[in-house]
Amino acid sequence: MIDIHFEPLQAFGLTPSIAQAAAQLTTPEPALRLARVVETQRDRVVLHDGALEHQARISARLLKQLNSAFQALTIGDWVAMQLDEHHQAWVMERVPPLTQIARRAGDGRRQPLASNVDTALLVMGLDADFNARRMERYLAMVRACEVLPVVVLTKRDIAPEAEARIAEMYARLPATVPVLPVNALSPETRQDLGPWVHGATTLVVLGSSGAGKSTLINTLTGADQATGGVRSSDGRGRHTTTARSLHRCASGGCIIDTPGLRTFRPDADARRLASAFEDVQSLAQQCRFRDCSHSGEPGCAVREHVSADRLANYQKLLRDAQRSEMSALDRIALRGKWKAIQKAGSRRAQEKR
Ligand SMILES: Nc1nc2c(ncn2[C@@H]2O[C@H](COP(=O)(O)OP(=O)(O)OP(=O)(O)O)[C@@H](O)[C@H]2O)c(=O)[nH]1
Ligand SMILES: [Zn+2]
Repeated sequence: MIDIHFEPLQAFGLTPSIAQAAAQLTTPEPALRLARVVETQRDRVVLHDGALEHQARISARLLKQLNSAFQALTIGDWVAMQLDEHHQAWVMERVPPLTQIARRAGDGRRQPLASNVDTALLVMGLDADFNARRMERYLAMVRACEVLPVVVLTKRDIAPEAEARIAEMYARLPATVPVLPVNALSPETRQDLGPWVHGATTLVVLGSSGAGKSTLINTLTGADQATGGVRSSDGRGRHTTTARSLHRCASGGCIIDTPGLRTFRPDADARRLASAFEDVQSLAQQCRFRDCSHSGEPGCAVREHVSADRLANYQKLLRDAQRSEMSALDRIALRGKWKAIQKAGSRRAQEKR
């Protein structure tokens, strides 16, 4: 049986569906209480049980269980914790996450970024960071995780080409995706984001380094800008982006910070990613060939109607997803093949000389 203090935990994002999933945990352990992972460190996690914060260790049994499923405790996870006789907190069980945002690391391993999030703030600067194609890919991957995307374009106040870039983003993204150009330093931003930041919602901020993620979190949590670091309203101390952390927002809801992501290799299969490109999918049915790859076949409806840039981006996403699905051995074989081709190429070049 697990003890659930619903009301205080609501401020940390507890919803009825999570509470229900937690109540269904079958465990022989006594005296368990529900808590949320608000910070992850190398071999420890920080938990909040609604009243107090705990530096917790992970039980050997749970670690083994997670490792064998290629999983790891992630910021935003809900867990069942226990205090031992020395007042050391232990994570005994994990509630299976309802949603999880993850990416593929360079070596193909799955890297979870945040669990149990409702909304992802896709943060991009209107300065040199701006890249509409990259945003399109973030969007596809967030939607594949069944998380609601909100595009936040920062530095509206200082970027010289801000208005043209805002227009470009509006034109490029589907009308159903909210796009909010902001000055992340301004308190007005809190109102702009009001509809998504309230109650027991959990947000995650994603974006490259320097995009303004910490600045946005500062503004939403009402932290004192003058101190130079995020100080969350619940006194969770100075925040650094190297560790992932969860903060409470001034208007309710909580927000998870992630380190800067430049490349964001999606962790989703090709079919799910493709669903974010509805136009390509529906036009493909009008292509002359059923297996049209939209790369130059005659009678291709997709090439006729979708901009070349958007189509190239779609094809890049699919390639990335297929690469993620390959096993490590496949990748080594593929690398070997490329090396052989390159070698043959340079040999030919030498022979010519
Ligand atoms: N004028 C202005 N400055 C901004 C805005 N957003 C961010 N900045 C500035 O841009 C710089 C980088 O912002 P951060 O919030 O640290 O960026 P970050 O995304 O957290 O970066 P990492 O921690 O490296 O991942 C800081 O100096 C911010 O003050 C904005 O909307 N307007
Ligand atoms: Zn086609």
